[in-house]
Amino acid sequence: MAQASEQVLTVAQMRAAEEALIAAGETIDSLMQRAGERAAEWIWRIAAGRPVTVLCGPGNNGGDGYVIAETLRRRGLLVTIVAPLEPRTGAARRARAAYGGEIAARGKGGVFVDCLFGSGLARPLGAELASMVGELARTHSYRIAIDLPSGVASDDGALLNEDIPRYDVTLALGAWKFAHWSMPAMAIMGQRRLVPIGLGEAGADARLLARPRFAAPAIDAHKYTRGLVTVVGGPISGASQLACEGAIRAGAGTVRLAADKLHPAASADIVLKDMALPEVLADERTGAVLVGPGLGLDERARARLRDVLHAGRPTVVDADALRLIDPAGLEAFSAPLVLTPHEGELAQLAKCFAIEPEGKFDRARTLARATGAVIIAKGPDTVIAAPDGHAVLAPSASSWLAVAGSGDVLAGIVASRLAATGDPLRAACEGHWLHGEAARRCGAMFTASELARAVGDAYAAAL
Ligand SMILES: NC(=O)C1=CN([C@@H]2O[C@H](COP(=O)(O)OP(=O)(O)OC[C@H]3O[C@@H](n4cnc5c(N)ncnc54)[C@H](OP(=O)(O)O)[C@@H]3O)[C@@H](O)[C@H]2O)[C@@H](O)CC1
Ligand SMILES: Nc1ncnc2c1ncn2[C@@H]1O[C@H](COP(=O)(O)OP(=O)(O)O)[C@@H](O)[C@H]1O
Ligand SMILES: [K+]
Repeated sequence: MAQASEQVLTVAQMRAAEEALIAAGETIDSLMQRAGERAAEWIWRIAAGRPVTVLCGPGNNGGDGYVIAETLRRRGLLVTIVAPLEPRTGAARRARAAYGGEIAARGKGGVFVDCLFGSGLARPLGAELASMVGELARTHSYRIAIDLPSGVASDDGALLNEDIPRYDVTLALGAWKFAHWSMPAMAIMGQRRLVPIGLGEAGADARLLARPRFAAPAIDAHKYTRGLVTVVGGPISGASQLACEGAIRAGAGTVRLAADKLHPAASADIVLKDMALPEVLADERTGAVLVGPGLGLDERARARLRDVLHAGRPTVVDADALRLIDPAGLEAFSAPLVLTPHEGELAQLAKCFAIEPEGKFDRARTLARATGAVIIAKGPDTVIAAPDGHAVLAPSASSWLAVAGSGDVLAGIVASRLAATGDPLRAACEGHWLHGEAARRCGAMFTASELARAVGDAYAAAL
């Protein structure tokens, strides 16, 4: 079960969680006090004596702002509140009444704390408010958003206004919201930190990716019990080579390449199987098959994909094969399945499988249901969605991953985890984590081959 700190909530789920706390004896005021004081603790450290300007809105996000301002003022900071709208909720009014400091028309520089709107934002900011936020952001040297930057839609991370400033830090109150881990909003939030307020498990079906725990092979392990991966090759042998290199370092004991020949740079660890594909796939020890990297889009590619689906082994479908797969091809397929589309492939799959929702999260989740596959919808805001509705938000560790071939490496890693575990959701999560950790270890400017070589160290780090 997900830890409460890993759950990602919609606004409706957040409200329900808040109501559960209230039913257990809390009040909105006590929650606001706690949220505000704990956020103020962060701001105190960040401000390091600089003046603080808090922009307060009409709702409870504004209420948090009054609590923050009063807490910092009592600790001796120079605090100014800018309040273009009067508080409208009871808790916000009471928080304002308890504030004993200055309310002014503009800030004094230093740290800007945005408490204009949080999860209750219902529409774009009017021009006056938007320009006030922009002006405060420009005239302060450090910018902190409380719960969410004003102008961000909590449930999907859309930016409702055009010129929302970039923040240095965003403090999520109580629980993560979807916007904290979705593009484009996450790109303007700076560092994100969770401020706990005592919210328990809220029955969320989305959570953040957690660090996996691997184990050394069992004492009686052999190369096949650790997992046998078959990578189905095609005309672009470099792509399947990269997938094999990822796979061999991600836990599987044996990696085979079903192709006519090896790539010239292939390592000796990759076992070439150059007989007919159905014959290779007939090996009962096969733990996972990867099809797609370097496959091509021609008739032969179609035939090889058909062979793979006909074999009915646990399968990862990536790259070219995502362009060839369709509902008819999956009709008789019942083994564990993982699809790894990037943005463009996801859009094409949505069309092919008549998936209506357009947002990345809903699209991935609906596609998972429709195909019975675990979907890894890739990108900086990767979403992993399972057919039962569970989803994992898995932001990529490094934008240096935007390099040709890094997806092939991921596909190989995921196939390796699928062969090792037999569980497609677990394989997707562990594989994505290994990929991100390998990227982190590579630092800046790496190639896909270098990424694949770092997977072993990433694996060792989670033993
Ligand atoms: N959940 C919890 O456990 C806890 C939550 N907490 C805090 O509460 C925050 C959510 O509070 P909230 O629901 O009051 O919403 P919030 O974002 O302050 O604004 C709503 C107000 O703004 C108005 N409004 C909206 N859009 C507008 C626009 N474009 N332009 C102008 N007005 C606009 C809207 O009015 P209306 O849409 O009705 O016209 C309404 O009056 C959450 O982010 C967190 O900070 C914590 O205190 C601790 C516990
Ligand atoms: N800007 C980015 N930030 C983080 N991760 C990224 C970024 N761009 C790409 N990635 C990751 O790198 C991989 C690229 O996969 P893909 O687009 O299939 O590449 P290719 O087909 O060239 O191998 C995915 O895992 C994706 O999530
Ligand atoms: K805010």
